Amino acid sequence: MDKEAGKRLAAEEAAKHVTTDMTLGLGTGSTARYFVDIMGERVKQGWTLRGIPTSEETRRQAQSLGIEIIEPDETTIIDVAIDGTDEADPSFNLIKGGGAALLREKIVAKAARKFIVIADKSKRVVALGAFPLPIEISPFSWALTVSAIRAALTANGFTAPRLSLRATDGTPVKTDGGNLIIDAELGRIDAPIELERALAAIPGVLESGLFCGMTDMIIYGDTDGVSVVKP
Ligand SMILES: O=C[C@H](O)[C@H](O)[C@H](O)COP(=O)(O)O
Repeated sequence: MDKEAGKRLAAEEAAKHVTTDMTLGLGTGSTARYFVDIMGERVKQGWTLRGIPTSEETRRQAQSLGIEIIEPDETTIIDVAIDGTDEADPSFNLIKGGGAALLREKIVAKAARKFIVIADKSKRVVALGAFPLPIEISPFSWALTVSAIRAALTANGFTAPRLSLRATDGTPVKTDGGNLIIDAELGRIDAPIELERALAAIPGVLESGLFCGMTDMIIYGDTDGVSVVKP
């Protein structure tokens, strides 16, 4: 399977859900990038589109394409948010955050009227967890938060979970919001909803990469076309 072709086709299909004058949640990552490119083409054709980017990388891309970037206020309606994923299970639960943008992505996806996920077919899994679960935490006394995460994981049935602070060349990765990412190697996650809730209850955890019960549609792209699935 040509993954890039799958991503592009999924992005093209998602673009059919956008009309001029919409406010969009713009996701992050290599799949969302194709979608933002298409939105840039629409703007060139004369459409008005407002975007709320979920990362500085997406902000730069959208701005360079002439998409208007807005800072939402309490009355802002996000018509649709479009984003990629690292894994998606048959119940439409996701693992996101491979690109460290999960907190902003979750804020935008949750606020949007519609959340459309775009992915190449390799992201479709029987159960979540082969992809290490990213957890965004505050840098303040972060080891205490890691200890609490370990305890919560053990209480949720994960024996000896491997947790690592995401780093590049020995330097901890900082998210756009200045936070840290813990990657949790858990293996199969049988109860993602309960796990998302347990992690969210820990002081110091800003969000986990589990996106449960939020997805309105997943568009999977493959070399020869797309399949659209809805809960
Ligand atoms: O933090 C990053 C995001 O959650 C991405 O949407 C996710 O990692 C998928 O990225 P890609 O489309 O590059 O596989």
